[in-house]
Amino acid sequence: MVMNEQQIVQLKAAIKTIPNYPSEGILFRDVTSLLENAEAFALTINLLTKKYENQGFTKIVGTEARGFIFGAPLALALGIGFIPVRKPGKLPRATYSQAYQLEYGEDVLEIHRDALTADDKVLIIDDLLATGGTIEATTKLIRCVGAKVKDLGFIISLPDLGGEKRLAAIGLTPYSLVQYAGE
Ligand SMILES: O=P(O)(O)OC[C@H]1O[C@H](OP(=O)(O)OP(=O)(O)O)[C@H](O)[C@@H]1O
Ligand SMILES: Nc1ncnc2[nH]cnc12
Repeated sequence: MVMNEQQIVQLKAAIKTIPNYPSEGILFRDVTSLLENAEAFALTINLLTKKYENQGFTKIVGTEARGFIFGAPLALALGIGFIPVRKPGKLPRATYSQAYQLEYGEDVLEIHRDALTADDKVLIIDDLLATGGTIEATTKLIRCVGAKVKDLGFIISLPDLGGEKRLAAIGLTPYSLVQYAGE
């Protein structure tokens, strides 16, 4: 067990919930309030470090934009490189692209073709798992490059939105520090 009940309460207390953002009916779980809280931010990175250290990961991949905020400090803590997956037209070298659906829209993601090799063991980090569309697209990009996705870590998951099932269908088992189900 990576964390105790009191740490779960501490992280949940640091995450504000905004109803009807960015559109009617969405309960937005806002990690910016966690980032503003130095203790909660440090606890988040320390817990993820404990969970993922000494497991042979060679790279962290994080998805624009909120995946960068948590993926980059974790990569530093683990002593491995960080690869950004970005929205279209932002990466300067040759890329692979992948379209995907979001809880509230659709978008395209890209990765540098030469960022990973077939020997890489990748840990994907993002702030939040909702429908799983973002991470399914990110996984497809990593597999395009020939590397292996070994694990997926999130700060938050929203099990009611089906992300776990969607990722299980492509052979992946996500881990999250806190879950919001039916609340
Ligand atoms: O599981 P899903 O249904 O794919 O949703 C989760 C994704 O949605 C949010 O990103 P968003 O695309 O809003 O972009 P941002 O990080 O730039 O705010 C969030 O940071 C995750 O990446
Ligand atoms: N409900 C939600 N809250 C915060 N970020 C999200 N990204 C997708 N769904 C979200």
